[in-house]
Amino acid sequence: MSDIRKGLAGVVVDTTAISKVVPETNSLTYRGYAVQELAASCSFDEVAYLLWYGELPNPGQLEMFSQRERALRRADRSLLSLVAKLPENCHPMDVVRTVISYLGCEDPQEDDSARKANLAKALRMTAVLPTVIAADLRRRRGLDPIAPHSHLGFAENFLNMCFGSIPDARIVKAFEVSLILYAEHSFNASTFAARVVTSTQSDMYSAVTAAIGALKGPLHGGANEAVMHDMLAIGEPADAAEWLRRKLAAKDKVMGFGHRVYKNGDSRVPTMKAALDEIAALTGGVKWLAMYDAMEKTMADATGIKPNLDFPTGPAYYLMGFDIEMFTPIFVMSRITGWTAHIIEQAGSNALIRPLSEYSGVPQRALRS
Ligand SMILES: CC(=O)SCCNC(=O)CCNC(=O)[C@H](O)C(C)(C)COP(=O)(O)OP(=O)(O)OC[C@H]1O[C@@H](n2cnc3c(N)ncnc32)[C@H](O)[C@@H]1OP(=O)(O)O
Ligand SMILES: O=C([O-])CC(=O)C(=O)O
Repeated sequence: MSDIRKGLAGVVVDTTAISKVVPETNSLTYRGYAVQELAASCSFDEVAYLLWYGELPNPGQLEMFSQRERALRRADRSLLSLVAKLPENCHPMDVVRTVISYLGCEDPQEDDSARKANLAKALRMTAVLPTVIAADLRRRRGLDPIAPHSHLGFAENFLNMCFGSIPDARIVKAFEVSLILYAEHSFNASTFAARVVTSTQSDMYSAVTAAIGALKGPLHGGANEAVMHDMLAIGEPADAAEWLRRKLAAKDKVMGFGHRVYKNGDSRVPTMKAALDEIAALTGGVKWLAMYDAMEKTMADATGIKPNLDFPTGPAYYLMGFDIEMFTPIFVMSRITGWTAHIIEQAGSNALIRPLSEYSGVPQRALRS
C-alpha cells in the first residue's frame, strides 16, 4: 500500500513566489507583504499589480495600470446580450464561468501563453468581470445594467454598477478590504485546478473556467453564501447555539468554519471581522454581529474549530445589500488576480501535473474463458 494522502492533505506539490501561508504564526503574505498591511494601506489595483508583477507599483506605474484597467471595464453588446440570454434561475457562478469561456472564444490570442499575452488577458478579465457580475445582479432584479465609470476606483465603480449609487466611503473601504483578503491564498483547490489545466499547456481562459468551477463548491468559495443561508435559517442569535448543536450531532459540516491549512484560526478573519463591524454599525446590522458571536462561541466550545474568511464576508455582503447568490461571484472578481498570477507562474516553470493512483477495483480478469 503506498502512502496515500487523501485530498493531497499535507503534500507540498511545487514552489510558489506569490504568497505564503504560515498557520503556526497565523501569517499570510502576498509577495512578502503582510496581507493585513496591504488591506490597511493599498487599493485593490495595487494588490493586483503586486500579485502579477511581484512588486508594488510606484505612483507612475499605478497611474498607468489603473488607466489601462479602467479602459477595459466596458462589456460590449455581445457580452451583455450573452448574459441576458442565460437562464435567470442558473446560479450567477454559472454565468461567470460561461462569460470567461466566451471571452476565450472572442480572443484571437487565446492560445498565446507567453507572459506578456497572459498579463494582458488577466487585466482584461479582471477589468470586465465586475461589469458582468453587476449586470447579472441587476437583470435578476429586473433592472437595466449601469455602464462602468472610468473616474471611479475599482470597488466604487462595482458598487455603483450594482446599486446605482456609491455607498459611504467607510463601506467602500470595508468592501475593498474583503477583495484584498480574498485575492490570493497559495495552492487552494481553485488555484490548484487552474494550475493543473495550465500544466497541460492549455490557455488562461480554460484554466480560469476550471478554477471558477472549483470555487463554486460549498467546501471552498461557496461557503460564503451557505453561511448567510444558515444565519437566516437560524433567525435569531438566541437560537444559534441549539441550531449548531443539532448540526454537530448530525455530523454535518458548519459552513464558514474550519480550514485545511489553518487549524488555529484563519489569518484573514480579524481584519475582515473589523470590516464587518464597520459595515454592521453603518447599516444597522448589529443582530448579525450577535449571530456571529453566538455561532463562533458555540463552535469554539463544542469543537474548538474557528471561523474562516467566508464567515465574516457572508453577513458583510448581505448587509451591503447583495443578493446571497452574488457572494461567490464577488470572490471570483477578486481571486481572479491570484489565479492568473499562478497561471503565469505555472506556465513559466511548467511540469505536467499528473499524480498516481492506487488501483482498488477487481483484479485483472479474462474477457472470455
Ligand atoms: C475561502 C475558503 O475556501 S475557506 C473554506 C470554506 N469552507 C467551509 O467553510 C466549509 C466548512 N468547512 C469544512 O468543510 C472543512 O473545515 C474544510 C473542507 C474547509 C477543511 O477540511 P479538512 O482539512 O479536510 O478537515 P476535515 O474535513 O478532515 O475535518 C477534520 C475534523 O474537523 C471536523 N470539521 C472540520 N470542519 C468542520 C466544520 N466546518 N463543521 C463541523 N466539523 C468540522 C471534521 O468533521 C473532522 O472531524 P472528525 O475528525 O471527527 O471526522
Ligand atoms: O486555502 C484554502 O484552502 C481555502 C482558502 O482559504 C482560500 O482559497 O482563500
